[in-house]
Amino acid sequence: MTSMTDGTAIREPSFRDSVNLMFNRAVALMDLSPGLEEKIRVCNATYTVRFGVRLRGQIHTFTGYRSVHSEHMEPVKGGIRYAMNVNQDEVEALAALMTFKCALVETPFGGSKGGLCIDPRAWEEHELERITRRFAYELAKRDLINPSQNVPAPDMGTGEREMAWIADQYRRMNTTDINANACVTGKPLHAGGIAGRVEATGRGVQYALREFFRHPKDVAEAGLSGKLDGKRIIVQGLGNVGYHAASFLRSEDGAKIIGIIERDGALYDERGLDVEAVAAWIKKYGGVSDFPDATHSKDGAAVLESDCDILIPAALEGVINLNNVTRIKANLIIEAANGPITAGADEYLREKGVIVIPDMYANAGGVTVSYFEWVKNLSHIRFGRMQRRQEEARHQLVVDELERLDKYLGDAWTMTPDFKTKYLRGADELELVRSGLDDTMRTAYQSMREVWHSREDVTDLRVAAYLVSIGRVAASYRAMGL
Ligand SMILES: NC(=O)c1ccc[n+]([C@@H]2O[C@H](COP(=O)([O-])OP(=O)(O)OC[C@H]3O[C@@H](n4cnc5c(N)ncnc54)[C@H](O)[C@@H]3O)[C@@H](O)[C@H]2O)c1
Repeated sequence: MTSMTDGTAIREPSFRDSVNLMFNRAVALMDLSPGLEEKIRVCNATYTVRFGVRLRGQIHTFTGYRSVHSEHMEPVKGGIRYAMNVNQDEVEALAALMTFKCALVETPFGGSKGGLCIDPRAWEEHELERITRRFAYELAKRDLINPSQNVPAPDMGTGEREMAWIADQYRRMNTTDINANACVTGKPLHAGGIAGRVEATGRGVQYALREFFRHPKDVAEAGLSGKLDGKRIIVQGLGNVGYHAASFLRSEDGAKIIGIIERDGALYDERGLDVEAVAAWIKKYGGVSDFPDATHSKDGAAVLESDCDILIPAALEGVINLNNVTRIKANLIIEAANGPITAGADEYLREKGVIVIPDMYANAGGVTVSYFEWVKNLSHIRFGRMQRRQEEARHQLVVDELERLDKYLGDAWTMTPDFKTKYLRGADELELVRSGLDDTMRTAYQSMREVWHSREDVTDLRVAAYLVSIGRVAASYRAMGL
């Protein structure tokens, strides 16, 4: 590892190369043929599009990408990111991570990712709609948006609103496609979405941490003990993923969010920050500056390096790198963002004994619930409707029995209306989504953990995650025949 002696930043491999280095570390422990190894490593295709939109009296040209990493399963799946620094290397790295993420949580998709070089905050809503529709048109006419080929979702800088525009654009271009709604996930509930998708990635981060803390041996490896209750957490990025993770961990697990890092600086309070109040402040004023009741620091980096039990980077890639990794104090890092730790920094942390819960697992809640949404759209039936009917029938039998018992016991026991309602309720969509997500996060952790603890040559969860997912992708290719 190079050291920084003259104050200049250490140059590191690109995001794509960093993902490749992590991939290489795993395949070195596998018995894959060199040809298959290369097939799984490379990105199948990346489409670059430049399109013009007349806005504010002149034509503006935008550059966008859609990368398809692996089509061992179709459709391929992955978000669309809106940010100024989107580039081919980044979308290819993110598409590769999607391949391995989908394999790890067993959603039947290949990996893809897209991005548009744009600062979404620089445009009005109606302008963003025109830009998004044009981008969607460019991708859809090449089947890079298509329910059976390529299904995007939200990522940094995009959300439900953009997904609704994309779905509508696709529908207009494919008026006879009865499955058109399944061309994109992360749509609003009233435009073909599914309950629980908005918060799914943050919810998945919470479920991942809960599962980690169910294993005292793993918790001890991170130099911690006990449960999530009272753990001191620092979060970088209070956007979709960071906000929901922080909010749930604080309100449902009793964790203390002692630091929040945003674009314009950071907030710190050992007593724990009110996440909802901070989020409301950011919405109103566009940043964390001047938030009352907390120490404000202009230097977000200093808070990232502060002492805490759990660090949750939930913003950008490469934020923990060779320039700052020696100062990172957290013993447990959960990668809510994609690629927040560079390959070099990862090596340093591993040697130091820091436990990293890797991105491909930690933020897989989004794609898991996207899968439920896609299935819901294709089945054309509200998720949970059939199950609810069955549940209701089953519960009705119980209630009938209880009513008989009620009559038999007379004054000795009376069934309250509340009790009866509870039994009759059955499961609704949100409950099904949550339990499906929880089950997925638990199962995927078990599969990584088993590899981590059972093989001498596997020293960390990241390599374990890669071993599980590459093994599954390889099995698909072998079964399919190349
Ligand atoms: N949205 C999803 O469902 C989803 C799913 C899987 C992975 N991810 C990953 O999670 C990460 C965040 O995505 P998101 O959807 O929450 O994006 P988002 O745009 O909703 O939020 C990103 C947040 O990070 C903040 N931010 C930007 N630059 C920053 C900086 N330099 N320092 C501190 N904060 C900064 C932004 O102000 C914003 O609050 C990305 O890596 C993304 O790929 C998102």
